[in-house]
Amino acid sequence: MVPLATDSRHSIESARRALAARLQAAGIEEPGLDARLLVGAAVELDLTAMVTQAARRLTPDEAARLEGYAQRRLAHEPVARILGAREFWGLPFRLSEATLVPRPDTETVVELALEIFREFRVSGRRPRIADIGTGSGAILLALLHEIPEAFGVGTDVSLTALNTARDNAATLGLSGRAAFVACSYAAALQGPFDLIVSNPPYIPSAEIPKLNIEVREHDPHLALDGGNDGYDAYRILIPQAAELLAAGGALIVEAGQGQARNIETLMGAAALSVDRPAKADLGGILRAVSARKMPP
Ligand SMILES: C[S@@+](CC[C@H](N)C(=O)[O-])C[C@H]1O[C@@H](n2cnc3c(N)ncnc32)[C@H](O)[C@@H]1O
Repeated sequence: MVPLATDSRHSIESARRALAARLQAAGIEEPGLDARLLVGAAVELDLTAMVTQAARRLTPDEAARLEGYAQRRLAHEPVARILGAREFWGLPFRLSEATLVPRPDTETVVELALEIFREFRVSGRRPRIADIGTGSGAILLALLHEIPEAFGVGTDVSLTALNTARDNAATLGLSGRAAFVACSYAAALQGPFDLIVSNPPYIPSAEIPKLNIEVREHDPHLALDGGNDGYDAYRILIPQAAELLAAGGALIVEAGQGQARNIETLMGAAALSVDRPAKADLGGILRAVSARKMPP
């Protein structure tokens, strides 16, 4: 019998071990990591303090809070949803029910955008960045954090997501350089932009019921559904971006597995120049695809 993780006679360390065993027995993918994060949140200690206070006993309140978290994780709610927060690009992001949990793979889009940005110089004005379908603001705010002279705008059709992104900008001290606009893709934006980035919904509709439960039941459908073949968003936003880019500016988008080549074709059809190979994520999937608007 797996011991209850959340008995208040547990120390922090034994609660962590017991919860990890319980999650493992239930087939949760990363039981050790999840147990550490949930215990840390329940006792409100960071990793270092958890180690130095490993032998301290849980209070009854902490034990009850931890049991609540445990039940939710055992029902396959992702840790980021339980905690309402997730780190992206080393920065803290709050989440809401309308925002996708930002994924480590999406950091590939930020990396490629920075590589491209560092190759060109914007003279006579502030560099301008647009993030289409900004969600929590993850990509835009990571870029503004890295490019202190830039101004950026994020769009979304979800007002709740835009409020979350705005709150994240404030927490990160970026409100003065970030604006958030409700519109479909880039419809309300006026150029020129030096970088346009997007991680749009790209899952083919029929694939959504086959995604794992953590994603299909906890990420917003609007953030996932890319239409019949997964390319609906790209077909709209790539031509919009081609209009809005400054000469020499770049569009960088996230691609789902196996989508990079078709996205490059759409970029070429919008008169953008695909002048560098797509960038792979840590799993080897071509994840970030870019194209430039060539000067006339
Ligand atoms: C895959 S999520 C990406 C969120 C965030 N950029 C990230 O990488 O974590 C796609 C986002 O596009 C938004 N979205 C869906 N349809 C849209 C549309 N027609 N116009 C603008 N945004 C849209 C969703 O609300 C969601 O926030």
